[in-house]
Amino acid sequence: MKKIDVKILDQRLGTEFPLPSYATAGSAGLDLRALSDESFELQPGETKLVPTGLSVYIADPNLAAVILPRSGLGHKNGIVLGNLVGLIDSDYQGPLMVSMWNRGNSAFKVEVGDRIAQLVFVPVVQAQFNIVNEFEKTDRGEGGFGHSGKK
Ligand SMILES: O=c1ccn([C@H]2C[C@H](O)[C@@H](COP(=O)(O)OP(=O)(O)OP(=O)(O)O)O2)c(=O)[nH]1
Ligand SMILES: [Mg+2]
Repeated sequence: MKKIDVKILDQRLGTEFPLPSYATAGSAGLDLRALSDESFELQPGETKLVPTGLSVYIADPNLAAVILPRSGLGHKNGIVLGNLVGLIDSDYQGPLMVSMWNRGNSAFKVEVGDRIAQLVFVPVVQAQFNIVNEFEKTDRGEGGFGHSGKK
């Protein structure tokens, strides 16, 4: 497993609430908790930036992390992310924040320490543009956006 430097910014993390960890051997995501000062209610349509109580410094430019919704919250409660997906750059050292969005029709209560989203580390390839006039031909060519139909 890759070692990533983490700063604990809220002392309730690691004491009152466990640090993010993989729930099972095959888990891809680490659940992030709401380390807000107090519990709150997210009204339908509302977004709120919620601290997770930690910062990570990925350091390796060939890695990044993404913050994704938890499927249960997203599907059952309409609780997803205001930015749809959060992207954490390898050189970011600030507090890890979750933009919570209630896209549902009812208010949603968040208690301090609740697991609100998940963090997934992903490999990254940084590309350098090579300017050309013509691409090498492919079967698809410029076809896209459903041009091959449904069936
Ligand atoms: O859900 C998120 C998304 C981003 N970030 C942090 C880490 C990321 O590296 C930084 C910048 O994110 P991004 O580049 O997506 O936002 P931006 O609007 O382009 O801001 P900037 O001008 O700071 O790059 O904000 C979070 O803490 N949570
Ligand atoms: Mg940016």
